[in-house]
Amino acid sequence: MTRGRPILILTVGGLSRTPAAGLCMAEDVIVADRVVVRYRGKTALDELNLRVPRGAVYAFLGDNGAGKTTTMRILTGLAPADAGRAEILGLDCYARALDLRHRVGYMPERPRFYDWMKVADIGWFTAAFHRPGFLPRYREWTDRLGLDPAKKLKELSKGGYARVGLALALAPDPEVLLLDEPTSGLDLLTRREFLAGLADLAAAGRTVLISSHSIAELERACTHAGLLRDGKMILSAPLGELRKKVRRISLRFAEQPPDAAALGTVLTRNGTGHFWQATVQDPDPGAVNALRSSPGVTDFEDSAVSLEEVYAALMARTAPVVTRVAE
Ligand SMILES: Nc1ncnc2c1ncn2[C@@H]1O[C@H](COP(=O)(O)OP(=O)(O)OP(=O)(O)O)[C@@H](O)[C@H]1O
Repeated sequence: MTRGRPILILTVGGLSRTPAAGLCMAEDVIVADRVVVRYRGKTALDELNLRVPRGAVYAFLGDNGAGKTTTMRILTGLAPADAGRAEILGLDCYARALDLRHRVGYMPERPRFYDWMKVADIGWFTAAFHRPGFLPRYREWTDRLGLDPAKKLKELSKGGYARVGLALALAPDPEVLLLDEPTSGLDLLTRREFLAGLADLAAAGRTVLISSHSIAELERACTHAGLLRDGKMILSAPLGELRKKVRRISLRFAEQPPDAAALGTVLTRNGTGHFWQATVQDPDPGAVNALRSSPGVTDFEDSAVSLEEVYAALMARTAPVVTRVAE
């Protein structure tokens, strides 16, 4: 960075868009339907289903090797799926990749550019592959992101390099943004500003699919979340639904700890002494109320769980989970 801390406001200046509130939220802009990808016989995506409605900021979460980058590669049309259907804006991601290139911004996990170029050069070079308007928008973004146009790419910090990737992804003025770990090179404040700015992009009608390991930070910015494990979507839901779907039940008991089995799918269970708590997926309201009024039960609490806790609880489970919510 050469000009102090940049103000990272990702509002879409000068671009008139219908606000998300006026859009049909039911329309799925990104669709993966039973997508299979194998690398030399090893299954990376195992009948993956993904649906991202217009105007969503969809947190695409999964452990290392879960298949997030592979999904991004399929969605950007860089490779065909071995089976299944992948579409963005109703167009097949592989067959219509060239058409989609102008409508979909992509920021790879580890962007690689011609490092001998300057910040300004890479925009000019890339503009040749895009429609008119790319270059002025690229310049606008590099300016907003605090990048010095005269600086060589190889001299940039990791965060500076990530910003160039972001400016290139935003310069086509895309309707859809695919961001693969976009914040990994950014410092804490910039990361927070960046994630907060995603809401503005969504409000301007963009649809954002973002993978990140910074789950707690992403929770503040996203509207939907999907949890990927071993190439399968194990849970996908609007954030509000997710908060109702997975609950933490905690209580104190007088004698015997309660039997959790009736409550729903118990993801975690722990406690010490006479304190007991469990994380429960799809809790049965009747069973929860019965437990609340059981003899000897006090300090009963039924509370929402953070996205990070949902993630940890689901990922810790050894048995395969096959829940799919509101996809
Ligand atoms: N080019 C490749 N050749 C062979 N196997 C690959 C290739 N790319 C990915 N894989 C394998 O496919 C699986 C999914 O990898 P992928 O990179 O999509 O995961 P990821 O969720 O993006 O992981 P990370 O969070 O570490 O970036 C992994 O088992 C990985 O080793």
